[in-house]
Amino acid sequence: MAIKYGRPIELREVARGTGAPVPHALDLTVRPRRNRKAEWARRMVRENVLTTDDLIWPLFLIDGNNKREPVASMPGVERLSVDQAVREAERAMKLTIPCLALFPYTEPSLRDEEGSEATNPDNLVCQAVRAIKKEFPDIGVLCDVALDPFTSHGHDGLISDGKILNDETVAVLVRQALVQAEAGCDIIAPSDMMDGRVAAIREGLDRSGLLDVQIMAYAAKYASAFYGPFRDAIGSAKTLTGDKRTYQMDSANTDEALREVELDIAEGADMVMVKPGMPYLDVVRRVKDTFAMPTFAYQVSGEYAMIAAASGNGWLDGDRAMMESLLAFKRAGADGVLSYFAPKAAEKLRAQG
Ligand SMILES: NCc1[nH]cc(CCC(=O)O)c1CC(=O)O
Ligand SMILES: [Mg+2]
Repeated sequence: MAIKYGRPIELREVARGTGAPVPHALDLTVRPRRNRKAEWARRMVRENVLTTDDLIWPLFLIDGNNKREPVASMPGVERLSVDQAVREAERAMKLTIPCLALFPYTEPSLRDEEGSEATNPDNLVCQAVRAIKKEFPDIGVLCDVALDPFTSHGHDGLISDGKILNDETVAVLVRQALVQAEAGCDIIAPSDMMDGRVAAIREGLDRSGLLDVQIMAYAAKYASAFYGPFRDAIGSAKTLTGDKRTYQMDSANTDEALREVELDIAEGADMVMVKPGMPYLDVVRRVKDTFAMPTFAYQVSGEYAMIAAASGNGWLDGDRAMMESLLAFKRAGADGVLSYFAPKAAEKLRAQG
C-alpha cells in the first residue's frame, strides 16, 4: 500500500453504498476535505491556536516628553517617550499582552566606544522600566542586554584592534543587566551572543539577591539582514561598522544552534529564543523538540517591514498575513513570539472573542 497513515484505499468497479451513484463521482473512501467543510468543523480539528498570551510587544524608547516619532522603515511603529511607553503599557494590560520588551534610541551625544550609557542606572531603559512597573506592576517587562544601542560603533561589545572582545564585554553586560534588574526589570534578555554571558549574568543577579529575575537568552541568534529596520529605529544603522558575523551565528547552521541553546540552559537560562523568526522556524522546532524548554521566537523588524510594506502597497492582505505569520510560530513549537504586530494582533484576537 502506498499510503502510510489511515485506511487503505480500495478501488472498486462501482460506487459504494446503496444510494444512487453520483455521476462522475470518484470512489473515494477518504476525503480530507470533509473536515474543512465549515468553520465549525475547521475549529473542531484545529491543532494550534494563537492567543494574546503568546505575544511579547517590543517598544522603542526616546528621550523627551509626550513624544512619538515614526520609524520610517517600520510603518505603524513609533519611538516613544517614557510617558507614552507607559500609555502603551496600559494598552497592553487591557489587551492581556503579558510582557513588553524595551529598546532605547540613545542620543548620539551619549554614545561612546565603551557604551558606558548602558550601565547608567538612570538611562532611558531604566527610567521606562521604573515608570511602567510603578503604574502597572502586573505587566512583565523584558530588557535587552547588549551594547549596540549605546556604542558609537554600533557593535554589541567592546572593540580592540577591530576585534570584539568577549570576556571584557561580558563584565560590562553583567553591570548592564544589574542596573536594569535593580530598576525592576522582570526578564533579562541577553542578545549580544558573547560566550559565557548567561552564567555571568545569573551569578551577578544571584549575588545581588535578584533571585526571581528571569533570563531569556537570545540563544540562537543569527547574523541577519532582517535586523535592518531595527538598527534604523535605535539609530545604529548609520554608525555600524562592518557586520556582526564574529559573534552572531551563520545562517547556514542548525546543529550549532542546538549547542548554543544547550550551553545557555546549562548556564541558567530560564527561557530560550531563536532569532530571526520566520526564516528560522526549522530551528525553533528542533530547539523545542530537543530541550522542551520555554522557547520563544523573535519576529524581527525586517519580517515586520516586509509584511507592512507589501500590505501598504496593496499586495498582501496585511491582517491575514500577520495572523498567519504569528500562527506559524505556534505550529513550529514556539511558546510565544516577540512581535511588533503584538497590539494589532491582540486587538484582532480580542475582537474574535
Ligand atoms: N543586539 C541588539 C538587538 N536586539 C534585537 C535586535 C534586532 C531586533 C529586530 O530586528 O527587530 C538587535 C539587532 C542586532 O543584533 O543588530
Ligand atoms: Mg552562546
